[in-house]
Amino acid sequence: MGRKKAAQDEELYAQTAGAIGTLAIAAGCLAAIKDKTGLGWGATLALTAGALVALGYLAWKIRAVVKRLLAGEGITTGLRSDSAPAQAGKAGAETAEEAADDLIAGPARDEELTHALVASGAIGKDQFVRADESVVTPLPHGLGQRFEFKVPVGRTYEHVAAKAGEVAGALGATRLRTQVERGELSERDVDMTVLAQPPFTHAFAPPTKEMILAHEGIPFAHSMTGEVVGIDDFTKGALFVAGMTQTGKSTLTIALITCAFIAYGPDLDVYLIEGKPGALVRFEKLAIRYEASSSASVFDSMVCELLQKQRERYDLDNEAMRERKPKPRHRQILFIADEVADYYVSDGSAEGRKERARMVKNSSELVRKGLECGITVIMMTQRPSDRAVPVEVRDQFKRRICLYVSGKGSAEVALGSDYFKTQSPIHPALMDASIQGQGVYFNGVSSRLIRGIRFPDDFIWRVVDDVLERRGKRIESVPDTPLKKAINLMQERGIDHIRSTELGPALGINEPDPGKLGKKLSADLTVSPEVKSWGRGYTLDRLKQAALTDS
Ligand SMILES: Nc1ncnc2c1ncn2[C@@H]1O[C@H](COP(=O)(O)OP(=O)(O)OP(=O)(O)O)[C@@H](O)[C@H]1O
Repeated sequence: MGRKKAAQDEELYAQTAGAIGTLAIAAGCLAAIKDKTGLGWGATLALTAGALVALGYLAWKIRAVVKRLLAGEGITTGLRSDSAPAQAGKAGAETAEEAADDLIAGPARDEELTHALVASGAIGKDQFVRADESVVTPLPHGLGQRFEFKVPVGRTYEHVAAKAGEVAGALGATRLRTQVERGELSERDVDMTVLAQPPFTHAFAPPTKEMILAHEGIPFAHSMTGEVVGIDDFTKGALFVAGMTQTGKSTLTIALITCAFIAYGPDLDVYLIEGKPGALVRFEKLAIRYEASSSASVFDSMVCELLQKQRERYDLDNEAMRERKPKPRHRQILFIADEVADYYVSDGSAEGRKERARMVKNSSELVRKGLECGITVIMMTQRPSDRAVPVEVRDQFKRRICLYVSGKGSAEVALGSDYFKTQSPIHPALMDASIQGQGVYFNGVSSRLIRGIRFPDDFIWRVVDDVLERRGKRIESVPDTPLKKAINLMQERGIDHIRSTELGPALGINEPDPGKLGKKLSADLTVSPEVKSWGRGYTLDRLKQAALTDS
């Protein structure tokens, strides 16, 4: 307080001293003029005042002439005789005059955005958004507004994204209703969407087959403005889907598989595992392997089968490299495991812990390295707690989806421990739990709010039937190999499985030792046998899959 008073007193002294100084100079000037002109005090005062007014008028006149020249008035008034062009000339002169005013006063500001960005700290107090660099467009169906604008030099869209919550608040919206992205032209361009209502208040219609085929990636969700959102490329990242029970994990994953079959047709191989027959059973007929089991050993056997495939593909790639041939194209494989937490449970014994550690290592390797040779893993869990799914496995996922979870800890398990330090994070607990399928999609860099697509069952069945039919046609065109002969034989007999000891002789392998026969048969078919309740042998589905894989 004392310091403030002292500063005020000091300022008063300074101003008084300044005023006395100015008066002294003015008196000196007047005395000098009086001396030079030899006039009296009254006449000197009147002469000086008159001269100052004349100078002021001259300055104003020069400014007006400059403005007229900039407005092009001299040309329009001098040459136009008809009234309409003269009017147009006048209007033009006025707008140009405004422009000239702008040149003097600076460009107009977008007051609403400037206020929101300054208040939120996204731009500095002395900065502003230019009105001619901002466009506000209403979204269709009254969904809200889209703001496209440039932030001042020295700022980027990231400054706005980092303050998304504060900007939303300043605009009278919520963080959940606001999405900030980089605009197309430069880092200074911001593309911001602000919804009028909470997101996904109304359901969006699922995309048609044509829309899915036209999409650049593999769709699985809608954005908050109703656009289709997808994974751009399966080879770029495995996907981890977490959320509490009944939040929509399976619905979203089914949408992804459906769209993947639409995009890849018969060229997609899926391996599916879920605790009990549930959502994934819809694709059992299309799957190379479908398991309804919560047993860790079944999960492990699938992981090992895929690791084996991964090694084979690596060998093929290396061989091609050695022979200076292009890298072979591998069929895309999707491995989807529901409620993976069940498969990492250990009984606590030394043996159990060792077994779990082996599985963690194997599955982490599959998630990490599979991508390079066309194997993409999708894991789902309804238990996003630190211990349920091992962190070594979780850390391998670049893409994550978190549906509704109630706490920050669960969100960090689902989206990564550094998620809340990323640019513009969205807290999944803020989502409306009653809107199922709603989630945060984090691609490793930025997050966006999405809602999984829910396809009607008849649409999914049509996709499944279409792929089955196309596969059938593909198998018909397969060359006459032992594999094709085995398929034909089973189809002619109307059977869906056959024991090795029966199939071998039917294909001309006359070997009395069952072990040797089995080996020769599997080498000829290029498929290993399965052990089922009816014995050791082959199912028709497995052989058909193998024929497709080879084709
Ligand atoms: N996008 C959506 N639109 C409308 N309803 C949805 C959506 N997603 C999910 N649902 C509905 O929510 C319910 C739960 O969905 P789903 O079975 O996919 O959840 P989940 O998380 O897999 O459940 P759980 O963990 O118990 O297996 C279902 O009735 C489903 O139809």
